Amino acid sequence: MPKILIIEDDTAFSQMLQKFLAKHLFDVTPSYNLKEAKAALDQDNFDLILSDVRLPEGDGVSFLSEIKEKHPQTQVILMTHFAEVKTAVKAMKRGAFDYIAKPFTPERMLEVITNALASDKVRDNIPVSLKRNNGNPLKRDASHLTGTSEASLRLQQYISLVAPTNMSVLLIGESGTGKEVTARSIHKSSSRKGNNFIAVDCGAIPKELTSSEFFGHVKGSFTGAIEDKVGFFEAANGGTLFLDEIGNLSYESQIQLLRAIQERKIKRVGSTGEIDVDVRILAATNEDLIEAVGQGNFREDLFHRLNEFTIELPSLKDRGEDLVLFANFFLEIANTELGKTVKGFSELVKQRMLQYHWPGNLRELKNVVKRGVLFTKGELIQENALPSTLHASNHSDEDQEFSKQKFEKELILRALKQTNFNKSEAAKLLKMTRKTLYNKIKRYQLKV
Ligand SMILES: Nc1ncnc2c1ncn2[C@@H]1O[C@H](COP(=O)(O)OP(=O)(O)OP(=O)(O)O)[C@@H](O)[C@H]1O
Repeated sequence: MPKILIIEDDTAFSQMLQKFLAKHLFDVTPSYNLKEAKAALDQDNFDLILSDVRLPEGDGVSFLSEIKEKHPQTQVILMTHFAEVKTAVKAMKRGAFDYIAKPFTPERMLEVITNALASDKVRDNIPVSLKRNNGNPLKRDASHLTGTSEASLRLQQYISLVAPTNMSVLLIGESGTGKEVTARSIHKSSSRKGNNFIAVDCGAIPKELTSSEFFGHVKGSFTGAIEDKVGFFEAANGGTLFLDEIGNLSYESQIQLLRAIQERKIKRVGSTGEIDVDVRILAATNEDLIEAVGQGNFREDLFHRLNEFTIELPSLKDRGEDLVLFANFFLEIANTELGKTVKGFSELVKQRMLQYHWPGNLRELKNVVKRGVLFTKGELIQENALPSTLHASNHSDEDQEFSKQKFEKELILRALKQTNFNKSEAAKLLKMTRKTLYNKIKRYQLKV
């Protein structure tokens, strides 16, 4: 059982993490400050440390160098807040494996942890084809499987239909259904395939940096602009710009984006020169943008610009027989990445997988299979390598719903506290519309 040390001063959040990780077969030790963390590290060897960036007596980034020096084998993942992504990137340069921005979903957390735990096993087993990505197979483009269910065939039909055109496409679907993979597939089947595909997580760009990130800047145009910078539009020139979580763009950023798309020209921040850009826009969302338009949070004109064609991604439970296909596909990927030769799944595991409702869709399946491979010594993945959420005794939807709700409730409370109970800001942080947030506050009977 991999050992994880949590360093998090927020007791409620830490407890929630502990429970969640224990359910997913990790041996978890909590610590609530640096002193406790150091004591735990002196006593035990950990495979992974999950640390908050901001701690009362110092920051996780400085502590990181100390950890890495004494325990080079231990992987470190930093938990940051929305606005601290830059700090986290710095931390990665100092040896952190990855960072995860709060609020995060349980699935995202598992993905990052599984990748981190797998990474040292990966290092010696990198296939030559992946070496061009600085030897980091985890950052390679996901390979694509089509599936044979009716829903998958329809999806493929839409992709083939729209790919050769220049139309903007809005990809709508639950988290983990494959929106980004679909966007890449559209790009690869278009005449733009020889040029860049630039993927942007609109939720991760601080509001004040949006212009510079999208349009670039010239040296000296603002504090921090120490050299000329190419923005996403220029980088994607001739190719495709994929805007993920589009609903998270601020209203001002939406105006700037619309202007650039309509005029096909941009200006770098601090420059007066216009630059022509030829970019195809693909956008993705897992929220109801029409509702956001209705509430005045998303511009209608931009919505229509982005939505020249809509593709709705099916959730995994609607892809029927594809589940087995995808599971075998992910098994092969995991075997290659981890240098293992697991042959398949036990009958019981197959049954469990078919019964489960997969709220995290393909991402969750991929995680479960990869973790299964990681934990398996024999030929077949057995039930004890599955997270407890898939076990028979945990199978009632009520149970699932309950833990999901608890997690969500906690995330909402944190976001509200973080934004001083400003519901619009909290909704943005949570990547949901204000109305959805209000409904959830009511449903969970939160006193705010
Ligand atoms: N058709 C596919 N073939 C193989 N792997 C896939 C396919 N679709 C999705 N995946 C895998 O599932 C995971 C989730 O896919 P992706 O990131 O595209 O989903 P998403 O809908 O964009 O998620 P989010 O809404 O959370 O951003 C990825 O690891 C991806 O590699």
